[in-house]
Amino acid sequence: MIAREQVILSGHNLSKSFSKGQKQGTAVLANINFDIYAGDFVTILGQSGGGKSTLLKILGGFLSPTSGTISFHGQPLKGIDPKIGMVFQENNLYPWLNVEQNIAFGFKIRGEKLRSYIQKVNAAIAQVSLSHARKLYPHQLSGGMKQRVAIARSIAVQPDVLLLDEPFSALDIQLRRRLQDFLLSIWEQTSTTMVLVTHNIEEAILLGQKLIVIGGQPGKILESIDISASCFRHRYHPEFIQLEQYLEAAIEKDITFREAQRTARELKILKASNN
Ligand SMILES: Nc1ncnc2c1ncn2[C@@H]1O[C@H](COP(=O)(O)OP(=O)(O)OP(=O)(O)O)[C@@H](O)[C@H]1O
Repeated sequence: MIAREQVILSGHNLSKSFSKGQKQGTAVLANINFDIYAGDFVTILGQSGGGKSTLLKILGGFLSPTSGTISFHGQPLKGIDPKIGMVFQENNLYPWLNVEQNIAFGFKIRGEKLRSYIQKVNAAIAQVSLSHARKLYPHQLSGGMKQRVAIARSIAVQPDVLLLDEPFSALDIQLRRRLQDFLLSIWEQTSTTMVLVTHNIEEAILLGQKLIVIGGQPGKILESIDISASCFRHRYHPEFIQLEQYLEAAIEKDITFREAQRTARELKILKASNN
């Protein structure tokens, strides 16, 4: 396992609200604090709509927090940084480019010469085991192959941190498991810091060394768990199963809490309109 050296990415008192026209919108995230160490594999777990993607977009510099700061290598993050890569749920490949052109795209738009990046592109294609498919276009690839190309495109530029937003959620269970193993092998080979968002409890425990659970409304960190070495990557280990059950209960409690909150708000609306 990669040694933990230094904090690479951290969030301090992050909050996010989306404004609705002139009005202040509903708060999606509040008071989020965390440190991610270089080489870590962190998973962020939470219910659908709980603010996970919003948090990941803030970490990637795609969205600004309403308050709070992100530090990257100890400096405030002020927007998109080429050293932070992102893989989205939909692979976002360019349909008119083949596999190797898609992977080379980032270098090309930066005006780099082919000879300066071709080795990195070839290495990324080999890492995702797609050498045989390098001339194929996205419509000729399976769902799993497309996600591998999206991951290759992100790792080719050798980011320090790779953010992954539910990258396997559209895939069937067998393929999802194969790609989970494949992502772990890339993490082991490259020592890239990985932050993966998922609402799948098993995936969160299986991939993460550290697991952050987001819940509540607005979303806060409910739990920050170090996965113990004994059940690390062992799907059928009793500790793994216990943790899975614990997290199911915690998330279920969060859903119940949020439903109760919603009902309370609705009652208030009814009361207000009755007056
Ligand atoms: N650009 C936006 N403008 C307004 N509201 C937004 C915007 N992006 C997200 N939201 C709202 O923020 C909340 C959290 O959304 P987010 O996508 O972060 O949740 P999530 O936990 O990633 O959900 P899922 O697992 O379903 O993708 C939702 O209520 C969503 O409607």
